[in-house]
Amino acid sequence: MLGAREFNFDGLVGPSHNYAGLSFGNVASFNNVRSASNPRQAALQGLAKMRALAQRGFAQALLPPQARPNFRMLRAIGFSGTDADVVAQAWRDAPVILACAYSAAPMWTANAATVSPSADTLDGRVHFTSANLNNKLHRSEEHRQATRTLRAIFADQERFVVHDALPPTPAFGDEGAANHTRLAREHGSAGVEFFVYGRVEFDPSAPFPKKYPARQTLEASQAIARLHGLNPAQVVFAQQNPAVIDQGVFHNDVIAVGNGNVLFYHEQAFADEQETLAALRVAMENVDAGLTAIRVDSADVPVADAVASYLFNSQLLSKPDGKMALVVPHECHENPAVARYLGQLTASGGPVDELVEFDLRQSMRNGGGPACLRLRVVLTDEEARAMHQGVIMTEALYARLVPWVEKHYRDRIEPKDLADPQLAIECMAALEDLETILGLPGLYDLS
Ligand SMILES: N=C(N)NCCC[C@H](NC(=O)CCC(=O)O)C(=O)O
Repeated sequence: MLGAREFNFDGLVGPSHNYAGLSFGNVASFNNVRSASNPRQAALQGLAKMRALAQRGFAQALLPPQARPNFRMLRAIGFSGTDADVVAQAWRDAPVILACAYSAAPMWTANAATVSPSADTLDGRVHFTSANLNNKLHRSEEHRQATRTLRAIFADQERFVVHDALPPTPAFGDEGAANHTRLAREHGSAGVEFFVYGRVEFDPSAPFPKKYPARQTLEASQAIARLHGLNPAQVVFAQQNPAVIDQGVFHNDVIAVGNGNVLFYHEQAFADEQETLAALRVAMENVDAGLTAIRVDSADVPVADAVASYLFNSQLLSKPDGKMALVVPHECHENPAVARYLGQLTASGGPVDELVEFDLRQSMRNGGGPACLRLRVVLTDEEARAMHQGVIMTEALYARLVPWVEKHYRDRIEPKDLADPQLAIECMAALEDLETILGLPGLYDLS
């Protein structure tokens, strides 16, 4: 398995990107409710990040947006007639549900699926499980298209398996890779899969947050480890600290990130820090690796600053020289405590020696930082050749996607614009063109 690389599949922001305040527990989404969005800028910001990382030699690909509005859902709850009728009725009777149907949340592909590389799985295939995202209405149907998309890209069943989402019930609340970290000596060697959950459905004595929902359950994480055929000696389950969920840490990737043998985390991330680290160290020994833990103290970066800046929603990327770059949003630079901390981190002589900063403000205002925007897929060279090549970020693809965005995307969406039947037509037209650009005819079920 040597020669494996980590591909980051970023979500291409869809043409209906808007701020509807749909994610209770996600502070940014709530704070920006009903403000005007700029879908064109959002998509271009995302593309600029993908391009810059591809130019640096990192393996970069994309996952396409989903069809919006979700007419299937709107019709399933009783809106009927032509598409324009459906939009008009929904706008009149249930504008929040119309906003759910229009959500561009699939851009946060960290929530698309959980992925286990072939080095970790019993059958030697790369396993994906689409996340059911059943905690939020606007995300609860994403798994249908996510499964379809992943099966189109990873179609070779000898090498890949894409599992359906877990049963969509609270016991199996699953948010995908946002609560899953893989630690390993190097990408290609056997690794430890680290699942962080927010609550336990069937243990009333387990702690849980009081104010905001815990989206990921232990039962869901265990189901995925089973489905993927992971070796129990290489799996760690740990509970997220419920107190930080109540401070806006709605996924573990808002308070911790791992790569290679490094875990970069806030001291308040886990319900039991020492037990979690001890379990990780034992599991890492089972794959002949040692854990390097970089702990950020509350005295240096309070949880509120971590949430506001998205310090931990960064991408930790391995460079050819063995060091790591931390890909952070612009907000980290603007937060004095975080900026000071990052200066120390990169000067410390530790594994992280470089910061790469991006302006992702459009996504950030909905609670999505660099790490939310990407799904990590470790692939051997052979597996990389076997996947669909049209989604790999190249200069040529970038050069086709920028004019595509400029042609199809609005530069402003306010809440009232969701009532405009023309917006639905524009979204469809964009996706039809995208199928061609990506070489994925039939990607969408537009019937
Ligand atoms: N941390 C990770 N991996 N992902 C971030 C997801 C942000 C997303 N925001 C939203 O869905 C806001 C949509 C709105 O309010 O319009 C969410 O809360 O699920």
